[in-house]
Amino acid sequence: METVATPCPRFSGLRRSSPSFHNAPFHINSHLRLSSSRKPSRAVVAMAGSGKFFVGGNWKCNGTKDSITKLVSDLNSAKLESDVDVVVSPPFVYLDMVSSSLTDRIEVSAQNSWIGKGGAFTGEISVEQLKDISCKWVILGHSERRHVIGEDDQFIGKKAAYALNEGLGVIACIGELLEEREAGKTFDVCFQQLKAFADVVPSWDNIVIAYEPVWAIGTGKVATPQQAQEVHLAVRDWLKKNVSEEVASKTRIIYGGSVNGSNCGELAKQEDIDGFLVGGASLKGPEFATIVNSVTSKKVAA
Ligand SMILES: O=C[C@H](O)COP(=O)(O)O
Repeated sequence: METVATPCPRFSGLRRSSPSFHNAPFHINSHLRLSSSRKPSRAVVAMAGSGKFFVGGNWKCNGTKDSITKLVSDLNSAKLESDVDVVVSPPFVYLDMVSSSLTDRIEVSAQNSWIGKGGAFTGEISVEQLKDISCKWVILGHSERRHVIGEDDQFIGKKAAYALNEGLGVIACIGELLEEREAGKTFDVCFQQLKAFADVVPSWDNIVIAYEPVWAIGTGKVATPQQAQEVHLAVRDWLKKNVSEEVASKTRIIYGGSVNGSNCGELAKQEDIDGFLVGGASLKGPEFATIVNSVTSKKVAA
């Protein structure tokens, strides 16, 4: 397969490989690795995306007033590298408490939002309410919302469009199930989920894409750096072909799935991994700080 060296617009003078993923002969081997006749590019630049490293902590449905007070205190006293955007996403009931007790250094995100203006929608939380408590982000399309709650691409797309139009940043999650990976459908699934966002979002300025292979979430089975890089590069290539070169270059593509203080450094070195969305390990302040500070591995790799 032909591999073309193309300039990465925001890193003038630096070049990276950009193959055509749509025609790539990918297949799955027994280690869940996607293979192609083209090897993933080695890190030529520190970060293919031109944005800041981004680390989100998704606390999911965990915590009590006591444990969250302790976590916030640990985060407030943690030494965090300055060139990282850090966001934490507490359960709704603690969002306001966290937002008002957390240092300004860290922003807060909701774990979901309603598709439109609030009203008679029992159990839902509106974007307007999130903005009212200074929440800046929302996680949408998380696999637990897709596969446990049953949200589909169109519903998620509507939520993303509404949230972005109202000024929230969106952490847009995509990722394949184990059986989809084993069936060789990883790229098809990720691209379809991406397209559902791309079809409706007003702009990509406030979107961070989180690639989270479902088989790696909460399982302790992290994707290898090469597995993650392969999909991140494919996602960037899809953006380049289907949205624009500029969006492909500047959109942060972060990885989620059993990231912890031990594996974050190697993952962070990958060219197209621009940060992390962390579940379990984000519930421990010092470990989350280690993950945030893995940006230093990326700098060393450069
Ligand atoms: O949103 C975070 C992801 O679902 C990853 O969760 P995890 O780090 O517990 O595997």
